[in-house]
Amino acid sequence: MSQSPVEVYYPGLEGVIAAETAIANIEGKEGSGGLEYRGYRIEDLAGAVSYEEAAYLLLHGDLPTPTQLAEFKARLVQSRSLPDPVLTLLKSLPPQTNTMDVLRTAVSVLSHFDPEINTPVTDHAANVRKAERLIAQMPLVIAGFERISHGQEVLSSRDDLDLSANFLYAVSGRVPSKEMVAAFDLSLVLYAEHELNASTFAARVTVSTLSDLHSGIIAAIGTLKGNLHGGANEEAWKVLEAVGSPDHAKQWVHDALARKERIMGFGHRVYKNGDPRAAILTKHCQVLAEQTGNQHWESIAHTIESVVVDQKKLPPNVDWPSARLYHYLGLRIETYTPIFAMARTAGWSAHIIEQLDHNRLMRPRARYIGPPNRPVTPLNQRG
Ligand SMILES: CC(=O)SCCNC(=O)CCNC(=O)[C@H](O)C(C)(C)COP(=O)(O)OP(=O)(O)OC[C@H]1O[C@@H](n2cnc3c(N)ncnc32)[C@H](O)[C@@H]1OP(=O)(O)O
Ligand SMILES: O=C([O-])CC(=O)C(=O)O
Repeated sequence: MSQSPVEVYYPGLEGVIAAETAIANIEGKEGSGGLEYRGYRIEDLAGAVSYEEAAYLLLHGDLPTPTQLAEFKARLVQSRSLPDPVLTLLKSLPPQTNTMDVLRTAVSVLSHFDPEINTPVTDHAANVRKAERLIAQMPLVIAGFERISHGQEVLSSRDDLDLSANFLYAVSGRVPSKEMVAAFDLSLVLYAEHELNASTFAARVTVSTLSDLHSGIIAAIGTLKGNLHGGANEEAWKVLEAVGSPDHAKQWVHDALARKERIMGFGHRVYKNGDPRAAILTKHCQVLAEQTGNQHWESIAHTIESVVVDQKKLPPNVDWPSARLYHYLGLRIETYTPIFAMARTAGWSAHIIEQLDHNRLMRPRARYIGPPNRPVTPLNQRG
């Protein structure tokens, strides 16, 4: 006999299958913990496709042909500008505002200016177009606020640059080297999608009420911000800085674990034997560290890694190498989680659209554990 959902409780929904999806698979062969985007292994996609190709794959279901890719890129370039009220907003926010909060508010404002905001929420083609516009605009919000909050002018986008190169240019004002673009672009491909992680789940719950794509993305941004999820890449960099030297790693990790603290950038709800994205990105960190004279951070990172594996049996997740990769690229810490968000917009949108295409309201149950049958005492007899 099957048990009713109220009788079976899975804290944190661990192991619960809450959706069917054709977007990503993180089971791997025989549950070995691989990652696939629409049937393509992440190891085969990494380095072979650009972020634009990965985003197209997630949103449209297949890898693009050269013509489809050129048209997709042209649409992204066409959407690469922010309405004046968004720029005014960025200029009016306190410079110390958390960039994830800025992004959340900016997406909310952007929704009011989307040309198709009043289309039915289940209009598949309009949702894809809205998603494409957000993929183009979110990097501009992050780069724009980054410059404004440091007293610099917002730069116009360069139409000759692809999304990754234009983002790095829009932050720094310098056209990045091919190597820098390749490393950054790879990180976006790896961050683009990850099945039913907490932020994607939040997005799917939101639109399952027949709410709109922008509302789903806003819910996802708020969910990604937390340190147990996307916020971990900023915290991971703080770990590296706090340790400061390979000689201190063993004691630092020992002390943190003794205080029952979590080592940010380690562990994963699903991958218990290692996150394949971390393995891919680590190799690129090593190369970029050599090119940029940052090898000391690599040796600190590797020592911490072996100590955490040794003391806690926890392998690193993708947020561990991405933190230092972004540091090597000269990016400031407050952009790390927003970069994750701008990359994940492709995956979030694909899930929102999939949810709306085959919708059923998400409404689980809770087991009541409070006191039963309490008499209501009249107000004048309480206290
Ligand atoms: C892209 C991403 O979002 S990947 C995840 C990014 N998040 C982080 O890196 C934050 C650090 N990691 C963690 O907090 C966890 O590993 C999570 C939340 C990601 C997944 O954890 P879960 O599998 O749900 O395990 P849960 O939170 O139940 O912890 C199980 C045990 O492992 C410990 N543990 C898990 N991760 C860590 C960690 N990074 N450092 C120290 N201890 C840890 C917990 O303290 C707990 O110990 P206990 O049983 O003695 O209380
Ligand atoms: O899947 C998860 O729980 C978290 C994660 O790795 C991601 O969102 O990339």
